[in-house]
Amino acid sequence: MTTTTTKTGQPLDRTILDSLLRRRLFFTPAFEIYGGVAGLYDYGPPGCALQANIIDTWRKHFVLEEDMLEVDCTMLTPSVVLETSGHVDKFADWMCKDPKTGEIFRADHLVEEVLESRLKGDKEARGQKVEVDEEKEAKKKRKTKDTKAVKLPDDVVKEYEEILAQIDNYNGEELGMLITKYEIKNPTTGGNVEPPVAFNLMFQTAIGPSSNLAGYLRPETAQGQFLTFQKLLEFNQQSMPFASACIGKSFRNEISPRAGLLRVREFLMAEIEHFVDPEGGKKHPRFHEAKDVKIGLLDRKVQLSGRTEITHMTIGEAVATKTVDSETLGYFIVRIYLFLVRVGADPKKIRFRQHMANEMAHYAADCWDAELLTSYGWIECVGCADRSAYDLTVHSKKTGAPLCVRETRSEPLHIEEWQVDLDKKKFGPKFKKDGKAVEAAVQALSQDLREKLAIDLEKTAKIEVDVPEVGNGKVEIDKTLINIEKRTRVEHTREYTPNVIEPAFGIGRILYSVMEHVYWSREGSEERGVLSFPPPIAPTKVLLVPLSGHQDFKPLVQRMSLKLRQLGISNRVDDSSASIGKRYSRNDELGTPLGITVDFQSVKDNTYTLRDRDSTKQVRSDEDTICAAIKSLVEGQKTWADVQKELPEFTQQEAD
Ligand SMILES: Nc1ncnc2c1ncn2[C@@H]1O[C@H](COP(=O)(O)OP(=O)(O)OP(=O)(O)O)[C@@H](O)[C@H]1O
Repeated sequence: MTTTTTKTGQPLDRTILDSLLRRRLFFTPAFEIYGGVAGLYDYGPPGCALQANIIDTWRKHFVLEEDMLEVDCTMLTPSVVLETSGHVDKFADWMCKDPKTGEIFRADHLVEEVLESRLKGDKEARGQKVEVDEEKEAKKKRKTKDTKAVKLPDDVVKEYEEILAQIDNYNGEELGMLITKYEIKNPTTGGNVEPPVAFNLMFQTAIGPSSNLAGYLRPETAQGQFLTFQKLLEFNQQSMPFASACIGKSFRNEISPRAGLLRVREFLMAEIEHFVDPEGGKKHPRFHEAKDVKIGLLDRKVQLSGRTEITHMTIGEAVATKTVDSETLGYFIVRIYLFLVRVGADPKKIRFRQHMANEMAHYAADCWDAELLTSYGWIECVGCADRSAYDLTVHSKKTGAPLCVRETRSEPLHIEEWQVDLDKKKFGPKFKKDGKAVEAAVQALSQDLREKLAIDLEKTAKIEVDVPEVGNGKVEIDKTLINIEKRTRVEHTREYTPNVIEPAFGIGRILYSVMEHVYWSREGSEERGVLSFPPPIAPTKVLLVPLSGHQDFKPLVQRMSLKLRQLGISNRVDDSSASIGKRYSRNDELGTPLGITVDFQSVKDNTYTLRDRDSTKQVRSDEDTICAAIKSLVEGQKTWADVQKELPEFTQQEAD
């Protein structure tokens, strides 16, 4: 377990947080009474509300703010689509099997786990402080040489650190070599594992009763968006650049689901496909708004040298120095950062890590992951990739559908080029059945070849052209059939396939990481956990507590609850007999940011106290003023500090 600290500087105790989250039904293993299935979870009421609020913020922050075109594409995808996109062949992880026990490991995770535990053993042997993953060790009860305190030679420590810094960069063969070289075994039994083999992560199915149409549950929402590109371009009145967005479930048959919500087999994604003209350096019209925002970056060069330190720089600087490939990519890195902060991520625990060459899809131009620091280490929560023109090109080639942009040029383009004229009347009778193949070969000649052949034609009155489909693969064409000369062509329209910048958000990973970031416990008591969600994100916004069970409080509580509901503000009444303090601390665990106390003064003059979860400070005012303050807090227009400045403070002495 990585040691992270809460906002009060205490080390985060994941065991306590996890038990809080399950007790309060944020999420729970699915099918639990049947023994559960690894990597499948259900969300309970606070988890659902939290997810809905994160999605709502995402829509406002991206779809609304950036004027994106939202689509809702199907999850069930015919095989041919994913064959064309390359997923059927390449969407795989490397796994290895212990032939004796039948256990399956994800190869990179196995290497990582064993090398990390050897490094831990080395630290122990050197008498250095070690972060102990108690939970993991208790659960697995592993007693192999890898977890023992064994001092390693200094150069081996360096090698291990270098490997771990770029663990995502290895392919199957390289992982196999590492497993052999460093004698990596099954950590539980010490048995040998077989060399890594590729395992496709998609869930296959058949569509329709005759099972003729092979299909898959989609592993990402992106493909549906690419296939609707032309219709969206039309909807957008042919105007570029524009972005589509899609929120929906994706499915991946992960080899070893682990770490709770962080690696699951069914998860909610929110993806953006921003279509941009590849010419002109992929500029973004709003880059000036983002350029001064400082971001923590871990670039490829640093990782390749085996280091992990983060460099903080403005995105303007990162793009100018080509650390980040383009303005558009840089703009989205900033927008992603601001979104993560808005939903409650701690800015000190956010970094953007650049993919290494092997880690990126072969067509990608550049890729940065937004990673959040959690007790499981740095976790990729958002991938932001420049997918170039790959997807639109392959789908267009396969289907013949024109997935491209046609623009009228403001100024016609004059292009000097070598043009070929064929005398069709003579061409047909001369080449007969081979005519089409010869013509296609001639038309496909490059400009350089055309220039060379024009000279040959001038000199020898004939040329020789390669036509693989015909006879010996060469065809002679004489001057009476062909003419090649340089002319000027005027082009009034331009046709291009847009490039795609894709920010892809895993909502479950963000939700869990944010819960770690906002969790802390009140001083003096380990038990009193608090989830300090920002008010717009919190599952329930207001707790209503009558001072006691006195009959006079009931109508006021009911009226206040109705009024808040009418304002669209979720609230819960706690009229149990527990003390006010207990009732508030129960709701601290649910992350409820505000509390209203109804007391005898309320009965007299219709005033109420409003309490802030984090500071426990209170203000007092009349019903309408309190409701207006709550509205502005939950909509994120005001902070508690603003409210405190505007309304009179209420202290405990006054209550007594
Ligand atoms: N198994 C999973 N469980 C939960 N979220 C996931 C899972 N796989 C991917 N995601 C989320 O979807 C986002 C985009 O997916 P992407 O394909 O870039 O992930 P990835 O690089 O395959 O992730 P990883 O390397 O961790 O498997 C990720 O940033 C992550 O937040």
